[in-house]
Amino acid sequence: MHFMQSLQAAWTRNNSLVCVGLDPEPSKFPAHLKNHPDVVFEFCRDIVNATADLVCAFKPQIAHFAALRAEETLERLIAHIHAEHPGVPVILDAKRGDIGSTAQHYVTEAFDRYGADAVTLNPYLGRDSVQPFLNRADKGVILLCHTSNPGAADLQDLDVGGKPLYQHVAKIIAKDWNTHGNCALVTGATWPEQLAEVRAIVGDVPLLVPGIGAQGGDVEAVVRNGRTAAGTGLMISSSRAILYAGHNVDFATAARKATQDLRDTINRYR
Ligand SMILES: O=c1ccn([C@@H]2O[C@H](COP(=O)(O)O)[C@@H](O)[C@H]2O)c(=O)[nH]1
Repeated sequence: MHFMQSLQAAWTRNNSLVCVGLDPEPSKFPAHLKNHPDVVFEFCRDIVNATADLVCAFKPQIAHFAALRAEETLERLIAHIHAEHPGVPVILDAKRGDIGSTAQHYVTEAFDRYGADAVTLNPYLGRDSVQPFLNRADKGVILLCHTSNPGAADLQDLDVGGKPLYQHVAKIIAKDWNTHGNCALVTGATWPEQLAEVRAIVGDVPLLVPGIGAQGGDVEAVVRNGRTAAGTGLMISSSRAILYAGHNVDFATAARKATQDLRDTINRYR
């Protein structure tokens, strides 16, 4: 199914705008798992199984797997999500961006090797670097617009002809690059005013919003500033606050409760 259709269906089916980020950090795993040979898979699988009916998407961050030499684990994890929780889209958070000939290999990596439904990209190299991804009309192309980190302002807020750069990025992507309707934007929860400005520019284009939970973004401000008229349009992502909500054998139950609490808080403001 097309990424945008899967996302719409998951928003409705699970009544949820929550995206659970899968950022494994073995030093934070519960003690009883530590000597298991397939610990990264087991930990992420249990989180996925405990939360799949509460989310609109999962977002594995590729560096967390690559740093552990666990790319094959990431392949199996995404295959597991598709097999056991069909219809829940998987966003590969890879923030790729390169000249077109290399970008084509990143397309193959994200969609054919890993089987992701969408991928995050850096738009800084321009349209030709993104075109190979845009051509896969069934896949989501999620471009950095205004990121959640403090240094986002260094370049993304620079004045370009009377408007900050991120507003140009939002407009160009929504109006010019989104010919197949498969684009979305990353806008950090830690910048709620900018989130409202991006929403005003892009209409109903979906926004991936990291930065709540461990980074301290305000859920109410995110929902009020970022939702569409239909009360959707957001993938509000949380990783550490969900993955490491519990520290014992009941870590998956604790993750489920943290996800449910986040979903309920979000839904109060939709
Ligand atoms: O602007 C951005 C873009 C991506 N991220 C990623 O999201 C998660 C956030 O993790 P938390 O534990 O919920 O803080 C992480 O994978 C980042 O690489 C982001 O934070 N901000």
